[in-house]
This record gives sequence, C-alpha cells and structure tokens, in this order.
Amino acid sequence: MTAIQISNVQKRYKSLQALGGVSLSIEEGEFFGLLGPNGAGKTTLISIIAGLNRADAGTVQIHGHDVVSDFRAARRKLGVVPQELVFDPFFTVRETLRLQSGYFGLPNNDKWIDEVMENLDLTNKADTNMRALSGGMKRRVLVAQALVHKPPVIVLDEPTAGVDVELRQTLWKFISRLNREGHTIVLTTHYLEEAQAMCKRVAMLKAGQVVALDTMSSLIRKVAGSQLIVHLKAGDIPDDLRHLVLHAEPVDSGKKYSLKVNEYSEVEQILARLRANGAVIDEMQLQQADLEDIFLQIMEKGAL
Ligand SMILES: Nc1ncnc2c1ncn2[C@@H]1O[C@H](COP(=O)(O)OP(=O)(O)OP(=O)(O)O)[C@@H](O)[C@H]1O
Repeated sequence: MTAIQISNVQKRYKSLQALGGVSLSIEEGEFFGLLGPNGAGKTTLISIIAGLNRADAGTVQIHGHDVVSDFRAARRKLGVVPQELVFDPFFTVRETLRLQSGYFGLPNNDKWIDEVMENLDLTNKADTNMRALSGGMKRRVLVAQALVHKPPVIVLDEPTAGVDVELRQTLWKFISRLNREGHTIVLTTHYLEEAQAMCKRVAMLKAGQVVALDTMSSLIRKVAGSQLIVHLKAGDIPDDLRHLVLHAEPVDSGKKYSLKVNEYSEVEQILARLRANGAVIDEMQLQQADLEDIFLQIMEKGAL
C-alpha cells in the first residue's frame, strides 16, 4: 500500500513558486529522506501533507485518504514532528500528551503514553510543566506528541536541529524501532550523514522541484566511488580535466577542487597533468563519495 501519494502539488506565495508540481509516492514501511537546501520547499510540502497548508493544485493522500476532502481520516494516519516548538506552558508533559490523545479520540491511552515517554527518556519529566523544560526536552515532547496516536506514517521535519548527541541517539533508536515494526518514516534533515545512515530512499528538492529520486545505495553508486581532493596554492585545473570537477571552492591559500576518480590508476595521470599545467598542490586526499558529495553535485549542476 502507498503510505503517501503526492501528485503534482503546486504552491505559490505571491510571486514565489515554492512548489512547482511535486509528485512522489512513498510506500508503506519505507524510511524516506526529503532533502534540499534552505528554502527548497520541504516544510511547505510537509505542511501540505499535514493538512496545515493548502496546495494551489495537486493532491496528497495518506493511506488512500485525501488530506483535504478526507482530512480527519488522513490526519489519524499521520504523526508530524514540526520544526518549531509550540506548547501550552501551563501543562505538564503527561497532560500535554493526554490532551493530544484526546484530540484523536483516545481517552485511555496511558499505557502507550508511558511507553513513548520511556523510549524518549521523558519518564522523570512526566509531571514537570512544559515551561520548565530545556529546549532538548521540549523537542522530545514534540516527538512524543506526534506519536501519541500510534500513526502508521511519521513525518519528522528537522528533528535533530540543534539537539545534543544523546537525544539524537535516543530518537534514532526509537524511530528505527518503529520503522522495523512497520511504520513509514519521512525525514527532512540538513545532517546528510544522518540521512545516509537512516534513509533507504531519498528525494532531493531544489527550488520547489524534485531533482533526484532514488535509493541511497544507487545514488552513492552513481558518484563512481571516489574523489580526489586537491588544494592548489598556485595554478589551476587544465581545461582537459575540467569535466572531472565535482565541486570547487576558494580556500585561504588558493582553491580546493573535488575531482571524480573512477579508478585509482587515474590519480597519477591527474597529478601529472596538474603539474604539467603549472599547478602547485598544497594538500591532497582520496575520499569515498558520500551523500554530501552527491547533494552538492545535484544542487550545483542540477543533476548527476
Ligand atoms: N508563509 C509564507 N509566506 C511567504 N513565503 C513563504 C512562506 N512559507 C515559506 N515561504 C517561502 O517558500 C520557500 C520554501 O520554504 P520552505 O520553508 O518550504 O523551505 P524548506 O526547504 O523547508 O527550507 P529550510 O530548510 O530552511 O527549512 C522559501 O523561499 C520561503 O521563504
């Protein structure tokens, strides 16, 4: 069954086209990453999925329920962990979670609430008022709140932005468990290492368009294994090597290039060409490609 079906979703804010016709199909049980630079449209898409924002055109269905015409049924299937922390400061953690349960028509939900609190290390804060919690603790409550009705589809918008290592580990352990138990997970994050470790499939958004959609392993394979990183303190890349440049940036002492290397035997030839062209190498390194390299390539060139 399809967990989230997004069909040609468009959204405009005055003159800005935030989403320019996004279509994605996320299957039940997937661990899916939604990646993209600031302003790419991730949060806009998530708020449309959550029924908090209306698309100008296109449709979204959660487990077959349209998020507009069948809002309540769609919402029941979905748990969203939003980016921003918004709470009523006068309730305790347990009261906050009970209220959320009531909102979904689940008045006797304490067993699951206790389990969620236990898994997010919130048990000893159960009777603490929200206003007395640290930012990291509040974020745990935000996650707990999204899970209170045991939704089959869980969407996390930047859940680890600015949180410490301990919470990250607690959170990923619990989310991985829920995914193993069959929950569909959709994650946005700017921590690409985290996305690489967790997500089996990713979509990359750029200026409101899907510019890449593939499994993590096949995306990484497309970047042909390795990269040669060279810092040049003088000279430049000769024209006949330009096609190998994946990424270039100025550094204090000159310029840093990432060059695509298909086989290790090519490294010597590249270095010889650089020297013959008058380039002076300050530092070099051979590195396996990772999601960050792919992300930079896609965002710079628009494709692999
Ligand atoms: N309510 C709004 N009114 C006007 N413009 C908006 C509104 N919400 C978002 N935008 C604009 O739409 C674009 C997409 O924003 P969105 O927040 O969806 O991006 P994002 O990919 O989630 O970015 P980030 O990684 O920074 O969270 C941005 O240019 C943003 O400025």
